[in-house]
Amino acid sequence: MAASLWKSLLQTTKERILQQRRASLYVGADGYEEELIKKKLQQFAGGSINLSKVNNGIGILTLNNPKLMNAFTGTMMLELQERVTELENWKDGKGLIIHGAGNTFCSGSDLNAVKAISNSQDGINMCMFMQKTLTRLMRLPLISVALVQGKAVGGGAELTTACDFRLMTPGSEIRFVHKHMGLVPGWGGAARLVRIVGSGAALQLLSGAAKVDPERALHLGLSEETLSSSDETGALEEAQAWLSQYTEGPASVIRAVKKVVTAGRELPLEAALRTEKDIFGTVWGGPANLQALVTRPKHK
Ligand SMILES: CCCC(=O)SCCNC(=O)CCNC(=O)[C@H](O)C(C)(C)COP(=O)(O)OP(=O)(O)OC[C@H]1O[C@@H](n2cnc3c(N)ncnc32)[C@H](O)[C@@H]1OP(=O)(O)O
Repeated sequence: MAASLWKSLLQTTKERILQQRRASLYVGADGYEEELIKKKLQQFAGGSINLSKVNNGIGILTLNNPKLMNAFTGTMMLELQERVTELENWKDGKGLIIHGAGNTFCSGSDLNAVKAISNSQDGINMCMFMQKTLTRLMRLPLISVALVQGKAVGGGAELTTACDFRLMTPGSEIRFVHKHMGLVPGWGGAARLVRIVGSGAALQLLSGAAKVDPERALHLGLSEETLSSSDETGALEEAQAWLSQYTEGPASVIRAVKKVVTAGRELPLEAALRTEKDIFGTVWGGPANLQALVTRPKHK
């Protein structure tokens, strides 16, 4: 009886949390027509977004369009949405690394596609589509890292801000070039950047369109660490080792940690406290908690 009550409470809470995570940022009332923009994006093909799930609970998401410095074609935007759905359903996942193929991160949206959809309605629909996908990415119950090798430019710089952490390799750069394109960020990058570095620094980075090297990124709190490797494989291994220090432990607990932080980051205090209580309820008396009560570890 107690076990079935516990199971049903857990299920309800899980569904509520999942619902909150999927809560729609834009809906029809906002003029958002997802099917319409998906059809448009389908016309700009090329590249891919690949996901591999390593058995230590870390997923590796690869932006794969190296001929165009991993610029996002329309089909890559659609594939990113599919991969995010896959990650939402990956119950054993604990961490995620996003990186680009060919030792560079991403040069934003594919300028060929941008040119073809330069009317304002298409632009706004693409912007809403990417904001929705990146918001879901940011809210995944996985600790996420953008591994910046080479260049993260325009939308690529915005994508790094949808991750919990950024690691940079020597010689890499993050650059919000939007001003030089007569634009501002539209994939949610400005809103997230302000929350990461503060409004003053965000204003400088966006209005100056300056190259942010690893040293400046560290100083601003935009990057956590400069890795020692600048080669593709070495940097990926280093990033995995760095992330492992935070993903060590049972998936249920690591995922709960990310969820309470997401709630604290996004919700007003009282709503965050309620969510924290709900998430606490999913781990209290759970297997990891019961095990710890038996072994009574000393936290010296
Ligand atoms: C809301 C979203 C806003 C946006 O994302 S707007 C797009 C912002 N991105 C850009 O403007 C990037 C433009 N590209 C550049 O500045 C430079 O290519 C970049 C990224 C600094 C790399 O410079 P380099 O290392 O010297 O390499 P490169 O210029 O020779 O580039 C290699 C090939 O890739 C192409 N490429 C790079 N970024 C692209 C893009 N975003 N869309 C379409 N093609 C792009 C570039 O044209 C070149 O192709 P090709 O070899 O000349 O045929």
